[in-house]
Amino acid sequence: MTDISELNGRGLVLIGCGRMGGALLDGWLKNGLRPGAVHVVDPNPRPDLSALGVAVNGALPPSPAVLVIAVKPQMMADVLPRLNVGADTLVISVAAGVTIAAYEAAFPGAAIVRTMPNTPAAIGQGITAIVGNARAGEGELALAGALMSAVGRTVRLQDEGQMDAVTALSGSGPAYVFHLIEAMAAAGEAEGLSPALALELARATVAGAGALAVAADEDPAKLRENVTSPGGTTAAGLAQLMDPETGLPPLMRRTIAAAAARGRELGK
Ligand SMILES: NC(=O)C1=CN([C@@H]2O[C@H](COP(=O)(O)OP(=O)(O)OC[C@H]3O[C@@H](n4cnc5c(N)ncnc54)[C@H](O)[C@@H]3O)[C@@H](O)[C@H]2O)C=CC1
Ligand SMILES: O=C(O)[C@@H]1CCC=N1
Repeated sequence: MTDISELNGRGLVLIGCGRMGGALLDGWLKNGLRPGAVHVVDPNPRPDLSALGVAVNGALPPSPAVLVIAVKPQMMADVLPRLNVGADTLVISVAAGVTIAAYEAAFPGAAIVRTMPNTPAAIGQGITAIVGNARAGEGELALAGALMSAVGRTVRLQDEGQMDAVTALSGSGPAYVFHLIEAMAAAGEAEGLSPALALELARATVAGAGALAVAADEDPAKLRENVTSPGGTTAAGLAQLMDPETGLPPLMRRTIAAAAARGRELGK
């Protein structure tokens, strides 16, 4: 099954409808999931859910087709023991760190798919990595892929061991890029631009460069070279940014290593 409208019969339960769960829900509803087929559990539900026709904090179907878990990893010990699934309910997690083994302990015998989306999902431009347990066959992985494709691209992992690195790169990555925008704008201000102009230039530059990186045939290194005139301004700037001791590569290495290490800690 790869059409999410086929879930309309047995339904989908979403545990946690915050930033990530909410973005997923919006994507599913846009892609053919009937609001009446969705049951949300959240102590602080988004105010628009009932008006959308989604069931909120009501009785749950005993055997939904899919149970999606989108609460904070720190909530799992409290949340998982309260949940029941049917023999053929597919359990999908978006949580950082929490391992397939932890879900297998909570839901013995269930097909589990662990995923890592990111917040551009809110505009259908996310990327989600997907890995399943032994019980998750091609059908379950395809269904999980269809659900996550509602908010962007998907990639499959062969090895759950890659998930902390993925989380550190693409899960957390939007925050690094937003901070790049902040840092570029602050530097522009320091060079005399108004805050509004500096932010407008920084935001449009990151958005345009990102779009070009996706659309162009050339790889990012070539695109960088295309901007860099010998002896020009970009070369002067890149000499700072590409410094092997103090530049972006060692900083990004530390950034992603720290995020991956935190993912491993959350999984303990
Ligand atoms: N925000 C992000 O960029 C990403 C988040 N994730 C993962 O998504 C999960 C959720 O993160 P966010 O959406 O950012 O957090 P959030 O705080 O926006 O949403 C969590 C939601 O869970 C609800 N909640 C709290 N206790 C609950 C309970 N006992 N039962 C049901 N719902 C409960 C909260 O009211 C809230 O609406 C986390 O596990 C995180 O690792 C994954 C990828 C990216
Ligand atoms: O910061 C976090 O733990 C979550 C996982 C990836 C993005 N946000």
